Amino acid sequence: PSSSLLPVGCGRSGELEEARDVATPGHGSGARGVPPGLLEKLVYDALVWCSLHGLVVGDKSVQRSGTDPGIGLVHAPFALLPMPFPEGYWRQACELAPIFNELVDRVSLDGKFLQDSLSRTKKVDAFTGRLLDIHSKMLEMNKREDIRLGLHRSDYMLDAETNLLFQIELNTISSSFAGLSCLVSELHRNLINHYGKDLELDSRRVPGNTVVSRYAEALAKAWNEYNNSSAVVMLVVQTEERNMYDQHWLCVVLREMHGVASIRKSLAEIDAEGQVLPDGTLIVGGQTVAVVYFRAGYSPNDYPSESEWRARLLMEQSNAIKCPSISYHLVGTKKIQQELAKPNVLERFLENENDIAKLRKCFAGLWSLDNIDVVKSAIERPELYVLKPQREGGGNNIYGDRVREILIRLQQEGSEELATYILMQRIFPTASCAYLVREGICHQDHAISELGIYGAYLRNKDKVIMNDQCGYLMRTKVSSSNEGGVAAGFAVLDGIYLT
Ligand SMILES: N[C@H](CCC(=O)N[C@@H](CS)C(=O)NCCC(=O)O)C(=O)O
Ligand SMILES: [Mg+2]
Repeated sequence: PSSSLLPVGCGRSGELEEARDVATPGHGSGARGVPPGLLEKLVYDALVWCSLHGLVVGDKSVQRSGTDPGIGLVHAPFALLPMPFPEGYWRQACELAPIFNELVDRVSLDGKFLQDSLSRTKKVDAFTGRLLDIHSKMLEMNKREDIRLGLHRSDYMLDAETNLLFQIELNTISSSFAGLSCLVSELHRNLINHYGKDLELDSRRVPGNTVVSRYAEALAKAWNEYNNSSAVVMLVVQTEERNMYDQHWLCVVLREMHGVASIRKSLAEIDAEGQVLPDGTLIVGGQTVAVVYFRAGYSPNDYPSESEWRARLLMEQSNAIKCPSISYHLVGTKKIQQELAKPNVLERFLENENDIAKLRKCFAGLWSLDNIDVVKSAIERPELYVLKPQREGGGNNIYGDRVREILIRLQQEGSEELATYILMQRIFPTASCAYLVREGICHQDHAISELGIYGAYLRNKDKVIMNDQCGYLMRTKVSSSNEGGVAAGFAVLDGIYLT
């Protein structure tokens, strides 16, 4: 049998049919087929563990849970046991992180490539157009970002048909869950330490997850390069943020381990309280800002008025270290992902043939809608494609028949709107049985997973201070659901069990 788990007979969510023990390699009794008596104990202990260790989010049914800490906490949605994942692919994904980090930095320096690649999108996608306007202003000002900090997460799926690992996307802004993902790995190790014998699991197969401390280290090192001991790290946050504890974990580690203070401001507050001094220093609410760390600003919803755009421009014009800079932000768009997948494009940015080959190996099919053959094929077989607008934050991608409808409409209209989308080959990972725990209830489901590998890159002029793989995020969702996304409410936080 393949190293991935043989799916145990899974009841529909909410039903806990008598689980049959299925012996599988590396998993003894088949961790996914947990005997009911044991299951209740695992779920109970896991829920207690979450509550005691801050694996929590704001409860959307409690009004103040997104603004006032300590109010309306509920455990983050999680998978009860870690998803089996073949070690070879794990290593491959980890190896790619520093190469993608370097690629982002190189592409970010090619202002013409960014403007040209996104020029047609600009005409029909106002949000991307506003980002490009800010980028243009920086080019006109000949603005240089000597110190550059990238906190990225590259997301992958393991395609069952080809047994290849494919990149789904590269996030260069607001890569969430550095805090909570570490806690999920600890939860799984804790459960397996206590129940591993019954489950026939070995907690040493759960890789350590260090991303929260590595990300805090990267922020602290960037703060250090700015070299002003009274300056702070400023998080740009949404006014309502139910994922605030994931952010607070980072800030607490930053303060406790590195003695660096942080403040939280919305874009509107930065517009009201911010100014840039003649020497480029960014002052917000009387505080000098060394590093701007965006946990908002990636979606049109974050810019309800001109005030928020003024704030974005103000920060970009300053000498604060932006994470991400407007250039890094644009490199992470899906349109750029598609352009980089074209033949001979990577060679413009990287020299090492082996690195280029490693990147290409994980590129799924990516096309612009100019490619009429692919559009035709997507109209015939929409289930094999995903139609993606230039949007971040989850819940924006288009699947199935809607792909066909939109492509036919756009073709008939022959509108420029074609340029707001890219088409991507849809990846089908193997479904396996998982126990998904949401709001205290455990559901046994067929589920598929998406592996995110975090990367941190810090550079000051030609000195690369950090370029590492920092840890991982596993997100698992019921295989029937198209969209992923934990914040968007489809996926749960999971971990990995190396097989
Ligand atoms: N509320 C904001 C959420 C920020 C956000 O949506 N980030 C995107 C990349 S842009 C992301 O990482 N999505 C994967 C996590 C998921 O599945 O929800 C925050 O936490 O700061
Ligand atoms: Mg994303």
